[in-house]
Amino acid sequence: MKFFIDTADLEQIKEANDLGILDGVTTNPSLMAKVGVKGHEAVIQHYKTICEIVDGDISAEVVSTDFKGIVEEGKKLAALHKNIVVKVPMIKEGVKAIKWFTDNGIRTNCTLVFSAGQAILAAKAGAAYVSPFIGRIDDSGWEGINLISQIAEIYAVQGFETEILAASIRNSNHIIQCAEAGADVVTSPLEPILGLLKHPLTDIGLAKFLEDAKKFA
Ligand SMILES: O=P(O)(O)OC[C@H]1O[C@](O)(CO)[C@@H](O)[C@@H]1O
Repeated sequence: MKFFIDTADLEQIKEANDLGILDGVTTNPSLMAKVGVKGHEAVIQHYKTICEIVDGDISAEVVSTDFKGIVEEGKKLAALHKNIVVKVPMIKEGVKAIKWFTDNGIRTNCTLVFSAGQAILAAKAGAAYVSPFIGRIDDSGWEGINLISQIAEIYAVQGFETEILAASIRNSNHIIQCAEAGADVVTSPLEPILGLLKHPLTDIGLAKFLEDAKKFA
């Protein structure tokens, strides 16, 4: 399973990258706004900076909602760097645009996916990644992880090559559940990734080993 970090915060991106386990980055307009990136030029520059930090797929989201606008915007984003994956919303115009990008050699990440039917359409259009939002499904009172399992089963049965990019991760357990359920990629904020490191018995065990090591130092 690949690990992407889900943030536009450059310090957090560097910290995750330094761990040596990072395969890519996802952002969205909300995450850009959160770190104070404002205006088209600043957003473009931010994507370029992220591409310089991480050698992996970087999702860059379009904000147009009509076919022509999505294609024009996506072409410009894809031209920024070979690792840019154009992130397109799961709407009718988005599906048409994903097919156009597929036919023209531009990789896409179909975002805002909340059902198996949407995931089938994204795969049919040739998306490189599909992004089911498991945390937001949990927030609405359903089990988000079940969607990952369902999509994984459908893609395996049908032989779809689209990678399942589990998004909207809220905690470390989500990451473990995604791995079990067959997600190809998990995109997570830094904290749940670092949370995977932690276990009280590791801390207790290390303290004891270090204490005993002093006896023969
Ligand atoms: O529900 P949240 O935490 O806002 O997450 C939304 C998700 O949407 C995405 O844009 C999908 O890639 C991610 O950046 C994020 O994981």
